[in-house]
Amino acid sequence: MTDRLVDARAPRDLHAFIAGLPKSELHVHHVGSASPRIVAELAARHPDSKVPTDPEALADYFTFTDFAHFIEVYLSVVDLIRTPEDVRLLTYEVARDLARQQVRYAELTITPFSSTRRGIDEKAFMDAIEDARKAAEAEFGTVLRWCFDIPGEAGLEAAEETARLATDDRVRPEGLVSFGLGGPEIGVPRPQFKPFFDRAVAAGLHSVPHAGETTGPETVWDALTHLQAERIGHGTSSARDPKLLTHLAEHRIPLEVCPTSNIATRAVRTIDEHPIKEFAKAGVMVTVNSDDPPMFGTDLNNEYAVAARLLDLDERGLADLAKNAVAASFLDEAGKARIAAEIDTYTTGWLAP
Ligand SMILES: O=C(O)c1cccc(C(=O)CC[C@H]2O[C@@H](n3cnc4c(=O)[nH]cnc43)[C@H](O)[C@@H]2O)c1
Ligand SMILES: [Zn+2]
Repeated sequence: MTDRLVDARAPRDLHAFIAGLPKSELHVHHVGSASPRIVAELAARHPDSKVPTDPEALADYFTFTDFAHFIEVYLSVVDLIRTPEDVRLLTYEVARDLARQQVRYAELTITPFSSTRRGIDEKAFMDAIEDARKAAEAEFGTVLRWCFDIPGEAGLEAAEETARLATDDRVRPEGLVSFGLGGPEIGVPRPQFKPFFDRAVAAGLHSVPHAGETTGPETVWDALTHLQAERIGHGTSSARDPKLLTHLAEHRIPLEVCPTSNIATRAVRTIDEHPIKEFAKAGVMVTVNSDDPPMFGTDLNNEYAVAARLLDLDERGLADLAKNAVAASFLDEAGKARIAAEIDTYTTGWLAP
């Protein structure tokens, strides 16, 4: 991880508390989680790639002029994933990085279309992520689940392929829990994806589209109205619509807030202008997430430190934030109760005299 966006302003004790706090990640992308170590290993396998491997050059490469530039760079890292063994390595190593931060549960957003269109066999792809998921749970104790997302800008062909891979019993992986929509929002209207979300929801998947990251609150309304959204990826622009905030609060629709990501892609100008406080004040259920951590020079611990400062949270407030993520997750009830109890035990122990 680079340190260019790291929030060092939380008190030292709070950083230590966050580091040990059992956490859950609800919004983190598979390829976007490739650390410099993983990128270097993949680039060594595929030396023709233009992605730099030296950490300093990589930090420069991961500095974005705008959201479109971010997607361009993101796709160059996607091009490093060429074989099922690359997929397995990436998934397993991402789980290792999550476990190091005491992440007990993560819903990893995967874009299978990007891999199948680049020639990776769909069955081998599913076997690779499932093999890594089982190994990660056994070896690191981190439970992984999948969200398959449509790369919206790639159009209806991508939507059809993603819906097929997510709903066909012969290929869909056991760990799949939800269906999403990512990529740029400008020029990619959400309602066109309704039939695909209808199919996914009918097949038992939860709906978690990105919305309101780079466009206005109308995109969030579209995600709720047309895509049956149960959580919103980002939802940043919701702050501009008081009726929408009331709706999100009343219907307990959580926002997957990713503060540092919004600064890195220039969706929000400065961290102090981030609307997370307005969400919390309006009673919206806030979860904090890292999105594409190495690309944005952050990790989940840092996002909790950022949230602690913006929301003025102490240890109990941070524990509540971690419990929000558990409650908003798609883990089974027994798993939720286990992590929530672990958060309570940890917090009580930390605060004991
Ligand atoms: O894979 C392709 O061939 C392809 C063709 C056209 C367009 C695309 C995409 O737009 C892929 C975008 C990809 O970006 C992922 N992502 C990661 N972080 C974010 C985020 O903060 N907001 C939105 N999308 C994000 C997402 O999972 C898409 O798969 C691909
Ligand atoms: Zn995202």
